[in-house]
Amino acid sequence: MSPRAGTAPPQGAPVQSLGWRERWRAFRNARVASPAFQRWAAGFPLTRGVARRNTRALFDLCAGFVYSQILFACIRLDLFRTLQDGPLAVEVLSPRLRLAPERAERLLRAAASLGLLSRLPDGRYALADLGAALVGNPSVAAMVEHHALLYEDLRDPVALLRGEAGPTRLSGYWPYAEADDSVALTAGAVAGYSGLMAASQGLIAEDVLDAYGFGRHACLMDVGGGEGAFLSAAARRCPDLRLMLLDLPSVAERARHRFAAEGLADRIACHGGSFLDGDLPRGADVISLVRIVHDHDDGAAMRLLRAAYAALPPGGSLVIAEPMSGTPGAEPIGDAYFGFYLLAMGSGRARSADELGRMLAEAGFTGIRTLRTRRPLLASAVSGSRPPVNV
Ligand SMILES: CC(C)=CCC/C(C)=C/CC/C(C)=C/C=C/C(C)=C/C=C/C=C(C)/C=C/C=C(C)/C=C/C=C(C)/C=C/CC(C)(C)O
Ligand SMILES: C[S@@+](CC[C@H](N)C(=O)[O-])C[C@H]1O[C@@H](n2cnc3c(N)ncnc32)[C@H](O)[C@@H]1O
Repeated sequence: MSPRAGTAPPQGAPVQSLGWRERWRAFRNARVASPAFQRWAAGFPLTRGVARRNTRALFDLCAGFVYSQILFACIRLDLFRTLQDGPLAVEVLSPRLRLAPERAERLLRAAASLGLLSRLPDGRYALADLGAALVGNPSVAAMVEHHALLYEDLRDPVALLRGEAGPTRLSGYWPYAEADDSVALTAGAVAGYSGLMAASQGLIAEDVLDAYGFGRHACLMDVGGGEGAFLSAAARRCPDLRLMLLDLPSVAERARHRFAAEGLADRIACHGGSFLDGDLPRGADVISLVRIVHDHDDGAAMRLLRAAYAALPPGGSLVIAEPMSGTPGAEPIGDAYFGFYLLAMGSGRARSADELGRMLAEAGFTGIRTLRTRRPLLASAVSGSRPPVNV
């Protein structure tokens, strides 16, 4: 058998001496890779805990898709709302789910094992914490449903990584990611993603408003503001703040309808256009970019940050809020989930707070700060300011 690539230096290459850390890592990995060591460690009292946790962690990685599809089935069958009013027995649930009793029980047991439901001592099923949280966040259910597209795109992740997968389902769902002329996108082309974004703002808008005191400013412009869910929340929170929104024309039109329905039409100016073509509208002393920068590759992202800088008056501020790479305790959300989500979408990448800070500095911003958000795994935030003229 030929040696695996990377296990030995190529012939003729200088042999570098390894530091003690590398030697320890090589020794440790060789032990962990050995089935005999694995069996021993699973039985020895001092290593048993780590061995079991690792086995479970690896199994969970193998089974992630199965768990996701069980959640998907629960949502498709409206199981969580069915249990909202109290526990039910399999015999009651089975006809409501239109599943044979044995199949209903199989799903219910699976959902209970995943912490979505609890099986009560009398055999009935009730919502557990995770199922109850889903009832309160219907936009998460919508996210789970739209993952069907993502999973199709991830069918061959290596082809996706190599750029050999062809057009993806997600690039159709987010047509601005690869469109030659995103300004021309029709109402039909933006309706799906725009509705999903508006619904899921409920998960982050209040956290972003808690993280940064927008009330100290005179006018906020939400760039890429979608159909206005973030600005509606800002309007409620800061009654004296003037508000502006910029998004693609057919999305800005949806925002106009929303603001009219909420009685906010006089308070919020909606602009239809592209933030990647030319100047941004003037007049705001704070600009927000909520779930925007990560959609774009580095060149476009820098153009946007420079345009925001130019649109602000001296002393004005910019706030970026989005899920970020390397968020402590949520590393797989930025680097695995959004890393591959954006790959399938066709543009952008998750960046760390430090990297966004460096980009802000390159665009001219100063006083760059990472803001503390309540649930950084859903959105972290970074701010910076255009320096006052006389500094
Ligand atoms: C009551 C007593 C006495 C004790 C209870 C004990 C206790 C404290 C329990 C805690 C209960 C609790 C409050 C739970 C709360 C749970 C919550 C709020 C869960 C929220 C979960 C949110 C999830 C799973 C969000 C998922 C979001 C997703 C998948 C977002 C995807 C976003 C995408 C695809 C965005 C795309 C935009 C683009 C294209 C990248 O720009
Ligand atoms: C991921 S969504 C975020 C929407 C909103 N900020 C939120 O968090 O719910 C990205 C938004 O940027 C808008 N967008 C994309 N490219 C744009 C461009 N070139 N000019 C203006 N808006 C654009 C999209 O229409 C969409 O509303």
